[in-house]
Amino acid sequence: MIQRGLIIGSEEIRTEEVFSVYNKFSNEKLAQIAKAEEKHVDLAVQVAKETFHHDALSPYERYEILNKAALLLQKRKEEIAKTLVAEVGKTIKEARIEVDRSVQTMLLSSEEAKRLGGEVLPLSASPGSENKFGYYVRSPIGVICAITPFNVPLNLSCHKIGPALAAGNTVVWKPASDTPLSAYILMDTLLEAGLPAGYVNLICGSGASLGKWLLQDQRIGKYTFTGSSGVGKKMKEQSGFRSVSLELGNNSPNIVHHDADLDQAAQMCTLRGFFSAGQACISVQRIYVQRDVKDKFLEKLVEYTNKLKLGDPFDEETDIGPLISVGEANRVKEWIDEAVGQGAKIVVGGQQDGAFIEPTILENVKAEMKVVCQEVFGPVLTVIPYDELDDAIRQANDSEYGLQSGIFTSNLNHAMYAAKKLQTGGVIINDASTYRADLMPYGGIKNSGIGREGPRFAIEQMTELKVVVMNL
Ligand SMILES: NC(=O)C1=CN([C@@H]2O[C@H](COP(=O)(O)OP(=O)(O)OC[C@H]3O[C@@H](n4cnc5c(N)ncnc54)[C@H](O)[C@@H]3O)[C@@H](O)[C@H]2O)C=CC1
Ligand SMILES: O=C(O)[C@H](O)CS(=O)(=O)O
Repeated sequence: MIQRGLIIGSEEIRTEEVFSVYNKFSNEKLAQIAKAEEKHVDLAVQVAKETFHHDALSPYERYEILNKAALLLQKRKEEIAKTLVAEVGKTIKEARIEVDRSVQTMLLSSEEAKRLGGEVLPLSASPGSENKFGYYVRSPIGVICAITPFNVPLNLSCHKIGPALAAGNTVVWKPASDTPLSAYILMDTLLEAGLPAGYVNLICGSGASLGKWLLQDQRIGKYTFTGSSGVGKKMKEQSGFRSVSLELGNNSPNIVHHDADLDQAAQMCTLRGFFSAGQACISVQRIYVQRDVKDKFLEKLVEYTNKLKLGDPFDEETDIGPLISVGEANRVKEWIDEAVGQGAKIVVGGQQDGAFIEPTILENVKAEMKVVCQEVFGPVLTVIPYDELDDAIRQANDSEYGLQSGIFTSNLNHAMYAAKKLQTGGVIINDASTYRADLMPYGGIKNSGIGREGPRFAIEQMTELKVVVMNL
């Protein structure tokens, strides 16, 4: 069984208290991980701060390390994918995709390390500044605290650690307690790629306790977080003047207009809606379909859904694995039952078996049902008819969230109209809201968060602009 300590500076520190990590399908115990106390948080921040002040790595060295780390991840793809299957419960097919995407995220970050530039400012064009010459550069912030979630634990961590290092920062990192093994993989990979000790410090343990100590620590210059809106809100409130990037929840709307390729729309909504058993913040959740084509679309949606196979996530044939815990599956099942109690109809699915929830399609839903207005984070699609496009857009926007949305239509004017009117950080046309390429700016408005990820955009938020003015 794996036993790991906290990685602070060059030490792997064992602690008295540990916590266990389980295989999410078989419940077999996989690992025992050291649980950080307040003194460890203090030490991790101290080491990160001291390492930052040494300022040892040049941009090219940062590029080399991140590039090498990407290649090492690629080389170990299968082994890493198996760890993701075990600790998250995602299927082996999904896990391989996550490793491929992590490689891309690290490569993109490495490239950005070479592009950290600035701009000459045309100061002489300002009256009274004829003798001035100026420019700005981007400087690292210092110590960045990364707090990462369980659902895409490797790639979403790469999206924080990669840009933070590329920009010249140091990091204190707290991964989700359900899935720390992929964090150790990334940590070991970075060290093997030549990252000197102290640049990334990995501390594990309870989110609430570590979160409290990390937020109190004024030596931390920035927080970058992916997770629930509740925790994100706390971080925003407690970080004061320090910067936060928050990638939070969503209840992604997708519009299927009458002129769409219905087969493509149904296939994409099924594939992307049930990917990772719906545990993605851009997972398809609300499908607004024009009334004239609702029955035909629903028929196709059911047809694709019925082809999905639930089961052992290690099995190459499996499409849907368990949720992260039985507790989460209980919650999703309660939400389904509550909706049914309030008049919703189960078109397909709806049953629970331990941590598994059948891929579920609901209709006759109402805007105030949890399965519509909150983030399900499970394999549940709701299908809602509409008459006019404006009405679909109004309902799509009627949400506290605003991360990504999708629209299926063959009419360019409809597509562009929706792209303008949908209140989300990203609008995906003729694919589902769940589409994400790791290089694009990714993030939400409203309660879906603050800031954008995608290495180029994350780096903008992990650096400060410094203006230099010369009086000539
Ligand atoms: N946007 C997304 O990708 C994600 C959304 N969620 C949403 O959140 C729900 C709950 O999932 P959880 O994993 O429990 O999310 P969470 O927000 O509790 O956990 C995310 C990370 O924050 C840490 N954390 C927990 N409490 C904290 C605190 N007080 N201060 C600082 N860090 C803290 C956790 O240990 C973990 O590393 C999901 O059902 C889903 O709706 C969860 C994970 C990812
Ligand atoms: O937060 C999430 O759930 C992810 O950003 C979705 S993705 O990046 O894995 O597509």
